[in-house]
Amino acid sequence: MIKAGIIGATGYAGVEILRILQSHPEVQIAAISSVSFEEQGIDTVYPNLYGIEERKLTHSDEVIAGSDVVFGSLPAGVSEEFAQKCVDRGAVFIDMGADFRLDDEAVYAKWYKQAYKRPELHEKAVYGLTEWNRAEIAKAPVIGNPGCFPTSVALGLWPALMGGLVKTGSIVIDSKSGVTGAGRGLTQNTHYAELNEGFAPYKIGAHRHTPEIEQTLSKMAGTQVQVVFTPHLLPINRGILSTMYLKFADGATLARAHAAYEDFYRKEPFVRVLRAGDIANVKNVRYSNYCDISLHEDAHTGTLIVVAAIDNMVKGAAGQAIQNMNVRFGLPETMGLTMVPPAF
Ligand SMILES: NC(=O)C1=CN([C@@H]2O[C@H](COP(=O)(O)OP(=O)(O)OC[C@H]3O[C@@H](n4cnc5c(N)ncnc54)[C@H](OP(=O)(O)O)[C@@H]3O)[C@@H](O)[C@H]2O)C=CC1
Ligand SMILES: CC(=O)N[C@@H](CCC(=O)OP(=O)(O)O)C(=O)O
Repeated sequence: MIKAGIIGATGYAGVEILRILQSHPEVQIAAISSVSFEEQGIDTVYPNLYGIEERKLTHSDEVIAGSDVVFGSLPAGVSEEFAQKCVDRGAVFIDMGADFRLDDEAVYAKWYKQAYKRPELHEKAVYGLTEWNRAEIAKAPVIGNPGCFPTSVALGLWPALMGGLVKTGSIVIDSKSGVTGAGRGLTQNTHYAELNEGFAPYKIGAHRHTPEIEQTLSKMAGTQVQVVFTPHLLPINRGILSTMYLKFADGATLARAHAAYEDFYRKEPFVRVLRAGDIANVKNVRYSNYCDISLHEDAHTGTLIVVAAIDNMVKGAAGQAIQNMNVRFGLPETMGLTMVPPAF
């Protein structure tokens, strides 16, 4: 059995890891921690866990001391210290936040307004988009789980960029996220009265997932890619839907793109390329680790339109982290992750 610990277990991503791991046959929860709720039972913070998982929240040092794998579900800027302690002990650290996602320290400093405190640690870290980086993830001591929006975008565009089906010069990404994406802390725009009945973009031209998206898409395309990325806040709990607009390369067609996507993802257990004509919908991936992708065109402008849907808390966070843990520990990749999305 693998002993797993969670630092920041009271956050949305942390408690979602705890929920999914309840039914993982090869994982035993070692310890979970919180600063604000130390010594309280997790079920007092999240009563859905009453009678199922009632362990006390403890200190992060206890989590690290007792775990083979530690999930850090923390705000940006605080993970390095915990990652270092894990590396020193020989435990694997999987970071849910953004501290190990970007290759270039200067880019991180610009977008996250802080510097790396332990730059040498970042040389040991790999990017945790599972489908893209399995071989590296399988041996890494530190894994930077991708952002939720970048997961939907990268999986949605990878075959088009690799297959030369599109021009890389004008990529427009329009994404919508459910409100759990903002975490448990209340901000003005996540207040019920502000959110309910509303729908608007935020951080237009300035969202910190932009450099992460460009970094991954550039590697996939083999050339520097820039994107226009606009996130929106949806008044639903879970789900991300990214609608992406790209100009077809000369000679490319929707039918060719569809065949290429089906072929590309044929062996991927968590990526579903929908039948021609069907449309990806957040409703069909809720509570599951699936990424649904549908392909469309605007024929009169020669535009390929890719729609990708994930559950931000599962494939966009906790599910992908557990998928990475499975890869890292040599377990079947789907173990503990075969949740079927409910119909309604
Ligand atoms: N929600 C989502 O859809 C996704 C989130 N993520 C990322 O996962 C991480 C966690 O997000 P989320 O769960 O939404 O956030 P929350 O705000 O819901 O939770 C944050 C957690 O971090 C803990 N924490 C805060 N500061 C510190 C500190 N200095 N030392 C130790 N623990 C601390 C809090 O503990 P305490 O109990 O003390 O308050 C809490 O458990 C973030 O980096 C986020 O960006 C990634 C992908 C998707
Ligand atoms: C709805 C909402 O607010 N979503 C968050 C994204 C959550 C996420 O994945 O962000 P990290 O990079 O911090 O992991 C946001 O836009 O900042």
